[in-house]
Amino acid sequence: MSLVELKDVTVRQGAQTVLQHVDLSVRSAEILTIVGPNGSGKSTLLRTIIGAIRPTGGQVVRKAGLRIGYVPQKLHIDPTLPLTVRRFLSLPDRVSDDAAARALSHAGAEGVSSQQMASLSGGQFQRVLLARALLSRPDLLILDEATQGLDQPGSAAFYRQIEAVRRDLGCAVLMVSHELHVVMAASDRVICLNGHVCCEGAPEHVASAPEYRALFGTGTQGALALYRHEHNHTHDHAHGTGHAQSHDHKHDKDRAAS
Ligand SMILES: Nc1ncnc2c1ncn2[C@@H]1O[C@H](COP(=O)(O)OP(=O)(O)OP(=O)(O)O)[C@@H](O)[C@H]1O
Repeated sequence: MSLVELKDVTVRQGAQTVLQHVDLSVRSAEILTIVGPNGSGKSTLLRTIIGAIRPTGGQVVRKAGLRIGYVPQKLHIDPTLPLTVRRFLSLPDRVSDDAAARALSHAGAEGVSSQQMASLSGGQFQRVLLARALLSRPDLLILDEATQGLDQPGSAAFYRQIEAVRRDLGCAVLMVSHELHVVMAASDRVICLNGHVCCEGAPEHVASAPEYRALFGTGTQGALALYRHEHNHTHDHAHGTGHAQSHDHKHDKDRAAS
């Protein structure tokens, strides 16, 4: 059974239609990655799933009693504020030493409990955010660009940790990343979003696409090629026009970047 299901979801923000007719489900224990260009609605989609945004149209169905853990893109903490990792994990709700230690261990951040938040490396900091998200024992872990600011080996190590979390705790993972080549190995499914679901499929389908090979060969340009991959339909780049898109979504189902 799906943990979360979006049925024909549309979200408007002011005059702009950010998401149109999005159908999506997150299955139990899967790792699902959302990729898409800047402004394609990835964060809006996550916020809609969490319940922070109410859709303008369509439905979001969450499994009864679903527990969601959220790892934000980044969190600014005043570097002059004395705050240990242990205290941070007890904000806003106090947790036991045992629960804090367990969460840090699952997140691969053992031994940092007494350190100041301001003294952590980027990778350690993200692991502490991950540990905090795990405190609620989530069925679904949601990460929004959680590796922003980490170098590639740091990102790869973080995603390996995410796989370990899924293996150890059995939670599903939904994440947004720009680093398709890094998250690929860790994902069961990839969805390309550009205001609507452009295409979706297993990562190996995406990996076999010429655009993906271009990604390895040409770095950022390759990544852009992937995000801007051609379809036999046109995108409504102005999302705010309110015009319905005329293409058929079905042709892209289960077919990766093409
Ligand atoms: N609260 C808001 N009010 C008005 N417009 C918004 C709001 N939130 C998002 N938008 C607009 O919706 C569009 C999609 O934003 P969103 O942050 O979801 O995209 P994204 O894919 O996560 O982008 P990025 O990759 O740059 O993080 C953007 O054009 C943004 O300006």
